[in-house]
Amino acid sequence: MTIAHNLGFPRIGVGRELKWALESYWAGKTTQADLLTTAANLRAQHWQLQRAAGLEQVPVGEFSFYDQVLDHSLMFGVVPPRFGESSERIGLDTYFRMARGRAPSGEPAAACEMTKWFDTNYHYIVPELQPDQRFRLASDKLFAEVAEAQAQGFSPRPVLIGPLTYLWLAKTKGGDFDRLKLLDPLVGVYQEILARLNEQGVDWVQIDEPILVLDLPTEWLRMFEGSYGRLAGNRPRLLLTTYFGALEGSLHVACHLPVDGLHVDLVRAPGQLEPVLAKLPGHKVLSVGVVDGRNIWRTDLTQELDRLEPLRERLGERLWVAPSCSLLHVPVDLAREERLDRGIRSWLAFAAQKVAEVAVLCRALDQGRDAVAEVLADSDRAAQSRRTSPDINRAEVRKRVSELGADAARRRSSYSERAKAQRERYPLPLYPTTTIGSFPQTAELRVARRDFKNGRLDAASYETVLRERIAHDVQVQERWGLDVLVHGEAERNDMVEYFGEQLDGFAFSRNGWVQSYGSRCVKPPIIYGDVARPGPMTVAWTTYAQSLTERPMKGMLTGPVTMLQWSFARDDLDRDEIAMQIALALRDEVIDLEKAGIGIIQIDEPAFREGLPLRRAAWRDYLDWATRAFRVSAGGVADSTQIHTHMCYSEFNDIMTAIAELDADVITIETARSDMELLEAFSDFDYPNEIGPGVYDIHSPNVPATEEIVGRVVKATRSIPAERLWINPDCGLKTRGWKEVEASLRNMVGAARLLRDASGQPRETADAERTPHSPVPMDRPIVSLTADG
Ligand SMILES: Nc1nc2c(c(=O)[nH]1)N[C@@H](CNc1ccc(C(=O)N[C@@H](CCC(=O)N[C@@H](CCC(=O)N[C@@H](CCC(=O)O)C(=O)O)C(=O)O)C(=O)O)cc1)CN2
Ligand code: MET
Ligand SMILES: [Zn+2]
Repeated sequence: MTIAHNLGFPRIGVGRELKWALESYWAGKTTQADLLTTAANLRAQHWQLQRAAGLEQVPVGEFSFYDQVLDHSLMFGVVPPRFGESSERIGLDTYFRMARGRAPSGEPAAACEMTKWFDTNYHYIVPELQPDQRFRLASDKLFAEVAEAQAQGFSPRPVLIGPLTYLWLAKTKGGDFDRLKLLDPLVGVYQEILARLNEQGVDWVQIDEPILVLDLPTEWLRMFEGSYGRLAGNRPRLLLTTYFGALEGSLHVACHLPVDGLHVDLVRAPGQLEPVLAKLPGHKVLSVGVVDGRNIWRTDLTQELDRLEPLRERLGERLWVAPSCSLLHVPVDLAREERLDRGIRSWLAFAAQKVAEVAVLCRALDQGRDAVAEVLADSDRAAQSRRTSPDINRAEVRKRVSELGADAARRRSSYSERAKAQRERYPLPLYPTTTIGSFPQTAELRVARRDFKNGRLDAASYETVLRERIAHDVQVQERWGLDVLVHGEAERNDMVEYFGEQLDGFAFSRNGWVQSYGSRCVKPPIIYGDVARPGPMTVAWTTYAQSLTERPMKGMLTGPVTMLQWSFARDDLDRDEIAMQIALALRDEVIDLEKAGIGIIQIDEPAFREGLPLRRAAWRDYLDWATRAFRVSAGGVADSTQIHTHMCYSEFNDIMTAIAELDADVITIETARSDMELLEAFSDFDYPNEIGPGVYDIHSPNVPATEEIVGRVVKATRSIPAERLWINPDCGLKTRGWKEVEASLRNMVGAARLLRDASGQPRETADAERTPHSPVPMDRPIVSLTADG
């Protein structure tokens, strides 16, 4: 029999049950027992679903209350001293304090750092290792979940992150030391874990080592053999899993480790099949990841069987079939999407559908295609309809991209000339203050949006709510003394989804939630066809906001790379081409904003770094097209129009050249958490344009003191001349509460004033006369455009 299996199932729940349970527990509205019950129900439901779909083994232990890497830290007893944890078994509230700084019980403490999981939009909690770090088995969660699955009659396959990947993802605290020195004691805990799973009667354990698809330093690669050698003996069989790319330089090591099977990602890296087959010893299982775990497209089953059948001939029962990676990165169940266009819906598969696809493939391999003829026919029809749909290919979009000249990616003049024109138009003070775009999204606002989308609130009333919100946001910014204002993004559910909803070629689900971090989810739009902009997307909101103030109002858009990166993109067109189509739609929006009198426009690119390929060899190509896409979106405006961009998730050092090549007039970046150290990279590089280093961390509810901000700016002036510095928070404020936002921004503006007084010079000698703006009358309703009910 060909084993159908799965590397991990999304845990948030089809109705985001885990999110609601977590948030209500954190708010003190429900008990820990309530939370545990919800979690157990979700696990049972998900195992049930996977078995019903036809899976033999179900993954266990990938369920998490916040993050699977943090679960491992707890299991290994890796709790930084500031959490004051001394119990033998570490409790759930310590876990939540590590994740988010606070929990219903225990003292608040600085949360652990959070960062992106490989090239995904999922964030994990970074393990913090001390030089004298000790490891011990400090949590029974995994064993309890194994027992729970067994009691319900499932055959559990526990999922572990491997010791080398765990260490690779960790940071050292208290001095820079070689974390590989900690490998030996860490492997000791793995031995203990595997022995216990063995006692529990577990047959197979999945051990994830995704770092094998990175350009791994040899000293890391060399450590695999010894550590896995020590895991031989008293243990269940091991399936070593790799995903998100090709093994390449790690191929030999991955094939020859003393384990019992290897999983490879054939969606991202189909070319590695032959090299793996050539190297893999004849006694090992080969698990092939053929159903895309990173995207929502339905598998073309017939085409897939063409590839799998010869493989089955060659490998017999050594062949296993699975999704390419954990299904954490896709939504739970398509069955909930009654309102999605029927045609488009037939092209999609969410997690529940994907496990069923895996099972069908295995049945066809064992019993022949006839045994699943109907399913195959249905899959053929969907593939055919997707290939030939007239909604997908739009000649005028293709033509515009192909005819794009080199000029489109260039501003008219160099930065220094543009800066002159911009300073004349907007004589801002030294250290101009601004924010990154969003202001708090209150529960009231979200409820209004939900009601509007469900048809319980009419468009006019929804629009009134939004206008009141925008008016409020503008008013408070004036009162607090900010220099360049924003409209606050009240109309947006999300910075990507909102634009997706307004563009042709995008579809959006009702319930396609994917975990981003902890209880926070995103609903990535689906790019299914050529992208075009039927009409302006933000002009009405921005000009309305501008009509309420004499100060400059900054237009606010999400950039082409981030739109692509945070959507489910079509797999029948190259990413550079999709990015360029989006860039052209944004270019038209930027030009329309300019025409409407908006002279400062921000194009956010927080996912620019995240899109960087995992292998260095692919960087150049990516950076070339990603940079060009941004420049095309920004390139259509006059010198006097100031283009801003924003990036959080920095690690800019590797990509400084590309950042400079974006040629934004102003870039606002996240530097607060690294205490401005990042700026040295900009200064070493002689970054030529203006920079707004985030002067405080918006990810924490703590209010920064004025002196703290002054100190950071002074530090920044050592790297960047004051005339080119802006003062702003390090990201948008949508997840924060109003009280802390007011206190923080008042302190920020206060800091800017102190700094100006101390410097004794204005940024511009000219009188700070403001460009007059005539209020724009609102003659057309804005909201009707976005209603989908
Ligand atoms: N796409 C994307 N990726 C990103 C970011 C981002 O902003 N967008 N930021 C970075 C960090 N990631 C983040 C991801 C999600 C959220 C976030 O706040 N998500 C919200 C959902 C946002 C949303 O789409 N809200 C909708 C629907 C809200 C909702 O669930 N409404 C309730 C009712 C209202 C309520 O009780 O809140 C319902 O329908 O039942 C809206 O505003 O319209 C959440 O999980 O809570 C924040 C940061 C990196 N990646
Ligand atoms: N303009 C966006 C905001 O302020 C940028 C967010 S970057 C994740 O929310
Ligand atoms: Zn940001």
